Amino acid sequence: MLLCALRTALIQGSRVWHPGFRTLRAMSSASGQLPNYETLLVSRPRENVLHVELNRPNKMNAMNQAFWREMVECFNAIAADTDCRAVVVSGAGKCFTAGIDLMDMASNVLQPEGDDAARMAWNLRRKICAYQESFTVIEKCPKPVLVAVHGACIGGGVDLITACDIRFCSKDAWFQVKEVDIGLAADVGTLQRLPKVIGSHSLVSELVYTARKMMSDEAQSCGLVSRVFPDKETLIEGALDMASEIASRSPVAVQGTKINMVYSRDHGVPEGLQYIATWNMSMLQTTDLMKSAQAALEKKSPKDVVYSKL
Ligand SMILES: CCC/C=C/C=C/C(=O)SCCNC(=O)CCNC(=O)[C@H](O)C(C)(C)COP(=O)(O)OP(=O)(O)OC[C@H]1O[C@@H](n2cnc3c(N)ncnc32)[C@H](O)[C@@H]1OP(=O)(O)O
Repeated sequence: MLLCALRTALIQGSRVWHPGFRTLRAMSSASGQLPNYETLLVSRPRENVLHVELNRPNKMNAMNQAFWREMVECFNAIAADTDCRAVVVSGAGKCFTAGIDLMDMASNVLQPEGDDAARMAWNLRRKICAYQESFTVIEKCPKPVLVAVHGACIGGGVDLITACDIRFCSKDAWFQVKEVDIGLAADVGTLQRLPKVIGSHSLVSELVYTARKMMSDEAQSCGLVSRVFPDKETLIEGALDMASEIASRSPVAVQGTKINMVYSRDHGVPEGLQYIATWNMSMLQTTDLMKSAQAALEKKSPKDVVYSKL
């Protein structure tokens, strides 16, 4: 009975299947000009998927001033790019990243400007907050971000990956919260996000107080990564496949899911439920819902549905 009513409603609502949607899809697959960066290489390897490579391979993708700035520019642009529905981040060359550029740090963070201690502290605080934004921007971006780690992922690298939604790695990957070894308390996300990612305060404490390396098998068993691939090539393919899967779903559903997942991680269950109720009082009115439900009734894959840009 209910199924019949739903079917009738869907047939009545079938005007949402306007042939114009085909045209929209053709427009959305026409990839526009991608921005050029000094430290990041952005490409569009699949429909609605962007690939962002950390691109200082000769310096082990160490994070210099340009990198910190460009991450914000890049992910703000991705957030606004209606042709992008999922993102893969990886590192060019031998490893994912060696973390903060130590040369750069010496000439920047370690030399705060200001006429006295208060002013120097104030300026340093502003700088640290700016560094934090370079990874928080990943979390603020409503498109799911997958990160594919090979080789070393050190210091700032762990801050970066914990701001991503899905983490894969290759067998040769290793992770190191190296900050204590260079005399600082990690301050751009690891201490806040890693405990929520792996859920064990004890294990996080081990890693952050001793800076010991965690290899890929342990990273998988503790939940830091959800898949391990034999090598970099299969890793990138696997990450792009997953990104394509995500990109084929309703962007209203996917982006709303990310925003609510991030909100609920940082709030209690009652607040999370209130938030999604308020969110969906608008978003349930999307035509994507009718289209997807109709496809499900007709036993079609969501991949057969054409969704408007978002
Ligand atoms: C407010 C601040 C917020 C952020 C805080 C972040 C903190 C951190 O990230 S702490 C972690 C800092 N990183 C390190 O301590 C790692 C240092 N690097 C290494 O241990 C090794 O380079 C590595 C294991 C990654 C690779 O070793 P490998 O033998 O394969 O290569 P290398 O010959 O050592 O390096 C090749 C060239 O890359 C340069 N390089 C490597 N890491 C860094 C770095 N972190 N900063 C600057 N440059 C780096 C290295 O000097 C070599 O350059 P060149 O001599 O010109 O060939």
